[in-house]
Amino acid sequence: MTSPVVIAIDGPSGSGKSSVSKAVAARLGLAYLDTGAMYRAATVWSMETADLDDAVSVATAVRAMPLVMGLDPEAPGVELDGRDVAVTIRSTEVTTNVSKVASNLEVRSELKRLQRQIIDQESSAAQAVHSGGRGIVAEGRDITTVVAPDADARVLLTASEEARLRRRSLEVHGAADATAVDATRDQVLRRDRDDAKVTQFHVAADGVATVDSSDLDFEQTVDAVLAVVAQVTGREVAPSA
Ligand SMILES: Nc1ncnc2c1ncn2[C@@H]1O[C@H](COP(=O)(O)OP(=O)(O)O)[C@@H](O)[C@H]1O
Ligand SMILES: Nc1ccn([C@H]2C[C@H](O)[C@@H](COP(=O)(O)OP(=O)(O)O)O2)c(=O)n1
Repeated sequence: MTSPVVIAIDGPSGSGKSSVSKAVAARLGLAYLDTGAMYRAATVWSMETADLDDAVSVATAVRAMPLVMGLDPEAPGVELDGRDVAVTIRSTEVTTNVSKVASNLEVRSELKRLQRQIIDQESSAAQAVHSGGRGIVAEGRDITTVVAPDADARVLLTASEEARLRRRSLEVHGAADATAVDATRDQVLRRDRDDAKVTQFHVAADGVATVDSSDLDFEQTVDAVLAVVAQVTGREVAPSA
């Protein structure tokens, strides 16, 4: 059996991080960690139990947050206190507020600790809960640089603003006409601007491979990431049909 692998993927909103990372994890039989879902769950918990405008109250709430992350790429779950919040964390209200919680440095430090714990567990052949000791794909904004800078493969997934707005608009509104794209701007561009104050995800750090998906379809993007993984780790998978 090969040793466990850690794959780190970062990128801006709508670049395809979540969907592509899930597909890569499924193809390689790895666990999948959506760190953005953790910031979203922290936002739900803070909205319910703290004052969002009070940084100390938010940090205190997040340190006590009863969060359980599901790591199966085919069905990644998010639970708060035993409650399935997978749908709630994607609501417009949560998307609008998440950057405020994610810019709280004490929240970042606590979530980084939890993320490292999960990555360490899944990359330990003896302790892996989901992947049977094969490893993990973790994606977000600061995984390649802060959370797992020692990952075996590190990828920055980018796409043009236009492509990212079009994809998110299709996903949320089922259309990519001018009205739908305009309604998506705050959720993508304003949020990226706010997020960029605390994380660096527009330019690849040293040793991080860039995959630009602007002119690639979904399967081509998955194959491009798998090619990087194969190149740096020697793990080959058959190309998609
Ligand atoms: N290369 C691609 N071409 C077209 N659509 C894509 C591509 N990659 C992802 N998508 C779609 O774009 C949307 C946003 O992708 P998602 O994975 O949620 O991005 P992120 O996690 O970076 O915000 C989803 O509906 C996804 O299926
Ligand atoms: N490692 C991470 C992951 C996400 N975040 C923040 C930044 C984002 O606005 C939110 C939500 O992340 P998510 O990946 O769900 O965002 P997308 O809507 O997929 O672009 O969390 C972060 O600060 N650091």
